[in-house]
Amino acid sequence: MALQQSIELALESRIGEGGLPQAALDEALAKVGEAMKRLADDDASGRLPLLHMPRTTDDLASIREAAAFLRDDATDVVFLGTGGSSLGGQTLAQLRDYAVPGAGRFTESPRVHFLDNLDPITFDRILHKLPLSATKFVAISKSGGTGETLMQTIAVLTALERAGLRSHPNDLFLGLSEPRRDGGRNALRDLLEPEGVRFLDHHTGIGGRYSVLTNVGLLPAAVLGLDIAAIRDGAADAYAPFRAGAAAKDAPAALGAALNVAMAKAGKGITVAMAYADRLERFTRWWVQLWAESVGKNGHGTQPVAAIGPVDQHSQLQLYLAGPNDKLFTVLTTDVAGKGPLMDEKLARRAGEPGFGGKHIGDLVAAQGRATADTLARNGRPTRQIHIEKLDERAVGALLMHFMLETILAGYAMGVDPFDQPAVEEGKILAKQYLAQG
Ligand SMILES: O=P(O)(O)OC[C@H]1O[C@](O)(CO)[C@@H](O)[C@@H]1O
Repeated sequence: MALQQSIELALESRIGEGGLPQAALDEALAKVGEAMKRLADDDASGRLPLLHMPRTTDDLASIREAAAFLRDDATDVVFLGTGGSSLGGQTLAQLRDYAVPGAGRFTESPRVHFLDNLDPITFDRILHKLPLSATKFVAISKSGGTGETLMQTIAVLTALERAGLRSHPNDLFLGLSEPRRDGGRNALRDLLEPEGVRFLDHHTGIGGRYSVLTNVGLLPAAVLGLDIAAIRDGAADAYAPFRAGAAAKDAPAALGAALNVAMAKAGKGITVAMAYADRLERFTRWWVQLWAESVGKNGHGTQPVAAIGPVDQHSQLQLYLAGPNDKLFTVLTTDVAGKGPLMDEKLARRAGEPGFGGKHIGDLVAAQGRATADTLARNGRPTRQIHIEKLDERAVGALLMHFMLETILAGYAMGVDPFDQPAVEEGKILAKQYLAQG
């Protein structure tokens, strides 16, 4: 298994007051055990197609074929879409340095862009900078009706027209959305299909924030040359204990769900994921949406916070160690010991840090991840550790599936529907009213 999880440093027996009493964990495990039965029913009945994704292979060829179309003669590939229609792809793309500080600027052609936020200045600038005739665009929206994605798409079509490329949007554009329901409306399809733009179907039974293992996440991954079958294999690894009928305490995602449920009940209203890897930064953002939209309803839920190590030690750690003890921490580390530039002995001595001599940058990062988890625990802050041996496609697939399963089970155990997000609609309707009012 590419992931190892330990909840030792979250338990009262290890860290004292502030940790989780065994009885509280047992109570949560019992609830999650019930939730696992529901999940097994979901699998058997086919109600949750996500659970079948790890074993699905018959769509991989069409994803690779679409990726080849996007790569063909392209200097840039731009993914339009937001939330679950973007963050999964971004997470996987980080394996190829997407949005990695510094390194992200040197990625090979085609450059991949995810325009998930709507900012007029960014959009203006990018449309002026992109070589439009050598750029492919992909508009992704499960519903087809998300205002941000529609505006972006209209803006791109207009820019293509201005550049004299309007007669070829079918060569430059791809859509990804649900099929029309009973011939009904799908705004994105209404916009692009008359231009001859080809569409891939969004899985109708898998919501956006759970869609990373479908074409939504795997298409950008394939454009970047990632092994998309290995991503699914990793997801299968995370799901294997469930298929084998393991007890909740022995299925890592179920144990993680129980920890979260028990901590929420104990009044820890915040859950922090701190990943010691630049290439897990978008994973933490993907998880924030997954957790927030899935469990934040009917007065339930805990606040997800994304952090990156070691950089956020220099901004957030003071609060984490000495502020209110109202958080559960998940510290994610990877095998980085022995990796990266080697510290010259002489220069290390000159810097007054002889201990750095002969060490690699990765040695310090590994020590920091360990030290942060241990320091949190010493200060009575409950901490789960997740260690990833090698950050590759299989490991990220396992990580993504682990957290989707954990979230679904926590939602079931909390008594909320982890698949809807009804509260978000209110603001969308109001924004459209304000837009109409001018
Ligand atoms: O894929 P769509 O339908 O454009 O939705 C984008 C995002 O908007 C939301 O519906 C929230 O507004 C998310 O749940 C979703 O991932």
